Amino acid sequence: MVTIQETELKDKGILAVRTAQKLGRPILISEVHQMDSIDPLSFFNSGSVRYFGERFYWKDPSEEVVLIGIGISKQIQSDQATDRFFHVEEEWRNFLKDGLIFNPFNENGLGPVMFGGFSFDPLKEKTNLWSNYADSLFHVPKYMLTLVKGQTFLTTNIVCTPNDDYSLFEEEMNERTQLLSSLNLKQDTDMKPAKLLEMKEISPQQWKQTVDDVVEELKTGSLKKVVLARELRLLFDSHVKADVILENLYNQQRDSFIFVFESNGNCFIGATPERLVKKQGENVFSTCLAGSIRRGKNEEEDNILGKTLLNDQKNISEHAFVVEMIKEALEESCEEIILPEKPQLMKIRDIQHLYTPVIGKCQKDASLLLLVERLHPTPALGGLPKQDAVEKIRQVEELDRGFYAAPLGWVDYRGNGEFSVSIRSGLIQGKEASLFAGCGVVANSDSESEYLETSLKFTPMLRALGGN
Ligand SMILES: C=C(O[C@@H]1C=C(C(=O)O)C=C[C@H]1O)C(=O)O
Repeated sequence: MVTIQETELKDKGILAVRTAQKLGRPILISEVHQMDSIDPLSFFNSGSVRYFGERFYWKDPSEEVVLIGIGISKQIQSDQATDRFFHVEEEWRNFLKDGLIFNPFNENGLGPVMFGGFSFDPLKEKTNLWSNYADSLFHVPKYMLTLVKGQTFLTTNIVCTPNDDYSLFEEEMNERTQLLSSLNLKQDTDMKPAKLLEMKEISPQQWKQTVDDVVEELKTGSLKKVVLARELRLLFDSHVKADVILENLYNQQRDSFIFVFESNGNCFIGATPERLVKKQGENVFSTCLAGSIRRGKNEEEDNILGKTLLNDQKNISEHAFVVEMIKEALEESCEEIILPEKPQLMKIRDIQHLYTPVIGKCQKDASLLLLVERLHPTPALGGLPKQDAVEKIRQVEELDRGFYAAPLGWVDYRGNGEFSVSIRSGLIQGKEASLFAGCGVVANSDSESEYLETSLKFTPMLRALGGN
């Protein structure tokens, strides 16, 4: 059993109540403990009953930072379309203001962290599909496990109002003790995978027609590239459990960012190879990822396919649009930008992509959310020119993208954090799941091969859900 010395929280609690009363508003109290190692998936599972719908999971490809949040101590959400990045930032800063943070460690991803993201396009007409996710939605967890540099930490966040008294902390301490003592005891004993009954592609013929129409426009107009996505809907015999799918993704897609973001009983989950932006002090990292081909059946075929991709003019120009835009966007915030001249290959389990890593140096206190705003959507997910492409997608795409293809990630109270582009993902709603996949359409695209490319991009999620 994992235990924490509780006496400290008592003293901190008294201080927090006094501060909340003095300021006449809620105050955050956050404390970080170093722990013996805890298996992240069992920590996630320990919240599966009591905190169902209030959990998140995050890992980057090299597992530099793994975060698991359970419970919600603060929700930041808005459907406001204008200045949405700025408003989230402002609310986050206000929430942290005068907070009592007890964190003696220097690692990133400790103490108060907000986890969440943004919808792809807040101006797109909404359907019921994403009704449980506001256009901007972030959770500050009650409990968060952080694995960083081989060490394990537990953050506890409590919001205390002027009307609270010390009993709040007694209740919180009991809750935390219960959570920690339940680790390794499977909470939800019925972990058998849901069986896939039906798989339905949403309007594939119409989607191909849309690709053809957009190709015609690209040949004559000022638009250079538009990313078009489609949906695959799955029906199961019982509720799909996030815990089961997460474990599958963890075993099958280790080289990717893996994320789970629950909201009101729904679960957005995926394994994406694409970083939007990471900020660590003054260092900024981004990724240009566009241009795709399948993996080979053996090493020889795989190498031939890789070479074909590296030399394919259509894919090279699709990729170049992304490099150009990311470079320009980062130049607004960074002094120094380093990127290789030519793309290399990123090989993940089912697909290989053209890949250009980008590194920049910015002001130490530059805002990560401002970088996210400048970058989203890159031409890998939107198109070029950015605004016209987003408008075209809004007009012609049948799909309600919601959080698909949008920034998803975390920011800690020191301003460090990371956002991925939430592709290779799906939304789980009880016995149903919607999977999403898109591809870059340019003037010489062929709708049949774009259709096949999107089919390939469904594969990782389909396998994790037992459908492949
Ligand atoms: C849009 C997706 O992927 C994006 C589009 C790519 C392409 O067009 O080649 C490659 C990687 C991603 O940036 C997706 O997987 O849904």
